[in-house]
Amino acid sequence: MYATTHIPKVIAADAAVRNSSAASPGIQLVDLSLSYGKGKSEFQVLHQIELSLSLDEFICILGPSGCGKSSLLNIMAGYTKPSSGYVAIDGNVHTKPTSQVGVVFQHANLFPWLSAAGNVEFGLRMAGVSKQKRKEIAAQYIELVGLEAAAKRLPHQLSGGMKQRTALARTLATEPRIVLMDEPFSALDALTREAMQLHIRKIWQHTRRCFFLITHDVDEALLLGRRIIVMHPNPGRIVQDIANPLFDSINESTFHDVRSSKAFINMRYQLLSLIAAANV
Ligand SMILES: Nc1ncnc2c1ncn2[C@@H]1O[C@H](COP(=O)(O)OP(=O)(O)OP(=O)(O)O)[C@@H](O)[C@H]1O
Repeated sequence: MYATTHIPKVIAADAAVRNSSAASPGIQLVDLSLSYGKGKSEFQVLHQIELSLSLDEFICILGPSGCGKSSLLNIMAGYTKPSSGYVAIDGNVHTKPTSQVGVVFQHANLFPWLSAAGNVEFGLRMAGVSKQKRKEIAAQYIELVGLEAAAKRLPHQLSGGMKQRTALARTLATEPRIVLMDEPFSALDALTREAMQLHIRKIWQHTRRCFFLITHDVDEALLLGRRIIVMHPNPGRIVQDIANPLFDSINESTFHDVRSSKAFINMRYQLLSLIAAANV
């Protein structure tokens, strides 16, 4: 992570990034703080968040409810302006939603009148991609998420997991540099959730984009994150940045064994203790 102490807040960010090592590839969150409200009702939600992400990172953000995870994601998506600090992608300050950043939410929010394939094509249509080309690209991403057989179905004919896979394909089809996911599996039943966790690992291995996933679930973070960030609240801040030692050993055939291994149970205990320390 590059030095930031001398960098003034939002206003000077553009110049600072142009002149700094942030011109290197990747995503930098620099001295990000966020407050909501004004005057007496003002409260700080995020405090001096510093993160440097590579473009092929799978990073999970863990933290208790209200610690500012979604607020952080909203800043990264360009939906919320930070009170200070900035986000840079490949050295360019990022302040509003762009095709470089894709977002997948807890609910798939598919267009009900479009088929799964039609939903995947939608972003491409908005980007002006020709009909022939967008059909080709949509077919590739439908295949990547394993939905070929359901491509023509309308959203109400899809299961919860299928809807989320469609939403993921729709986001990936526009080829964002970073894919932000806000508890994408939390509305799914346990079995579907597990299938989705395995699936998303494969998709990440295939696409090698930066996946930034918010979760409440320690097991999910351990199964998915190559890197796990733990946040504490009041105000929201990063208290741990861990390289997951189990990440490389997890695949479809080891998934269940790793989950019941001593190393996994120890890591889970450490992470739960860290999160619980937020309430002490
Ligand atoms: N638009 C807003 N205006 C005012 N306060 C907000 C707004 N959005 C979020 N907050 C407050 O900011 C704090 C952080 O909320 P945020 O949703 O970012 O946390 P979170 O860690 O994602 O929570 P959860 O895990 O429960 O989804 C909370 O106290 C919340 O009430």
